[in-house]
Amino acid sequence: KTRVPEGLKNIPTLSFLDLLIEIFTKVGPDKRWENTRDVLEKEGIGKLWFNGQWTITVTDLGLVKDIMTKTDLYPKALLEESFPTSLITKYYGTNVVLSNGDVWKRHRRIANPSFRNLPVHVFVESATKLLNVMEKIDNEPIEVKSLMHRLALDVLGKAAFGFDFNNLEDPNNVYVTTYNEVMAELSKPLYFVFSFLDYLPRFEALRKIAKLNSLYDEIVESKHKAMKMGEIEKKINNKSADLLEHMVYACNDPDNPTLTNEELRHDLAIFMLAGHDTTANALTTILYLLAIHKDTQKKVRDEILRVLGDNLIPSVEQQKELKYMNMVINENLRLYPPVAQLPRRLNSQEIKFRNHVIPAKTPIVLFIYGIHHSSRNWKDPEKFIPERFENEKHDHYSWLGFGGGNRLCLGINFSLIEQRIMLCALLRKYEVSLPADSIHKDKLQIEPEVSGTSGPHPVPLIFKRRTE
Ligand code: HEM
Repeated sequence: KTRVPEGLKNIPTLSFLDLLIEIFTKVGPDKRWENTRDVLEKEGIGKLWFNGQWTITVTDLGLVKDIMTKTDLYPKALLEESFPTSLITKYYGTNVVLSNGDVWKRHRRIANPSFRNLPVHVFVESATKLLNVMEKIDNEPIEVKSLMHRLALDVLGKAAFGFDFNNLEDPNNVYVTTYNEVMAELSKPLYFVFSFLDYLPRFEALRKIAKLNSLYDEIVESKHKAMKMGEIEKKINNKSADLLEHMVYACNDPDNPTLTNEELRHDLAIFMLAGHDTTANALTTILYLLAIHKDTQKKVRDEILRVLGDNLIPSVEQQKELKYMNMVINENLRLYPPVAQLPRRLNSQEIKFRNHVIPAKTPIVLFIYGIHHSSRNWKDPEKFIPERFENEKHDHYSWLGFGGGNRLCLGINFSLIEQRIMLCALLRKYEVSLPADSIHKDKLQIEPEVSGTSGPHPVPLIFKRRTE
């Protein structure tokens, strides 16, 4: 299996040893970029032997566009095909993120309306709770990463399926601990590199997954009961329904294909990953950037005070007016994309790219971090310059914070509303700075997390209450 297919021979090789070291030393996508930049900036493509086969890493924007828009030619690699016996497959199954063709369309059609009708009150209540919790730890460095994860988990639990993890107030609650333990099991590097180890039984991990699954199952069941009692329809009419309630409601539409309870559970499991860890990491890195760029922090705050006046929470119209904040959000996602590389695609047919012939079913990885940090796509790519989103022209596919094409993130608005509301609440009340002895003093330290996502190491920041 190590023999290079003929058509890939001229594609430069990326070092497998570097990758192994990166995985086992748990360094972030910045190191991966450092190790591959020379090849990828020059060629836009590299080949890598990984997990028993030759895979392709792509940063060339022409090929990126093809991959994002021709989803039949570049379907996603499905978990049950790539890792049939893995715990990841058991936990996430087939869901809206990891499916193709008609199955994906069925999930997406059911999920779509729920993302157009977000229960915004949940974000507002959580912002108030966040401030209350912070009140008690005012003026000491606060570890923002865990705080933002607790916040985002509460928001997701309530907005997605009406469950209050209450993680902001109770960091050790039993469901949170189980969720975190399951995530820790799923991100063990050993099983990624040597997937045959997945054939060994992992009883403890399976027990934890079963516990979490039974919570999701109970929630799905309770929504079906509420549906029968007519409660969901009432909530939809008064715009307080959560995502799962919208989905269960859509499943009852005779014109819509339905999802089974197991499929709904798998969607909930993937929402927890796609919607909670990503936004939590984005909020953490943006607070870090504002802490080290005081001028930007002031500009964002001035804009908040100007646009919101006495309002604490921005309305939908006001959120559009927060133009500078929106540029800062984009620049943060460019510098520190929480999804640093997209889930793998497998080309359904042989592909010709320049003088290379990529055989059908070659795993293809789209390296978002590399695309965002390439000097071919961005001027001074390592610099934090929010204004570039106003002043600089850049290729549509050079910014992929939320992916692109047909498989564009469903939760964009969910995440953006959450980020804007939290930033308004925090910056109005606090001035944020980085402690002098921070490990991030010279550079934000990033680590890989589950399935291609990445985030910073813990980030303690000082929140000083504003006097004005
Ligand atoms: C900063 C926060 C977020 C980031 C950076 C992010 C990033 C992404 C990216 C890059 C993709 C494309 C994946 C691919 O093409 O393979 C994606 C897809 C998706 N995201 Fe997000 N996401 C965020 C927040 C959310 C939230 C809050 C939710 C839901 C609550 C969500 C749900 C989804 C779903 C369901 C998809 C799959 C769409 C499809 O394939 O049809 N995301 N996200």
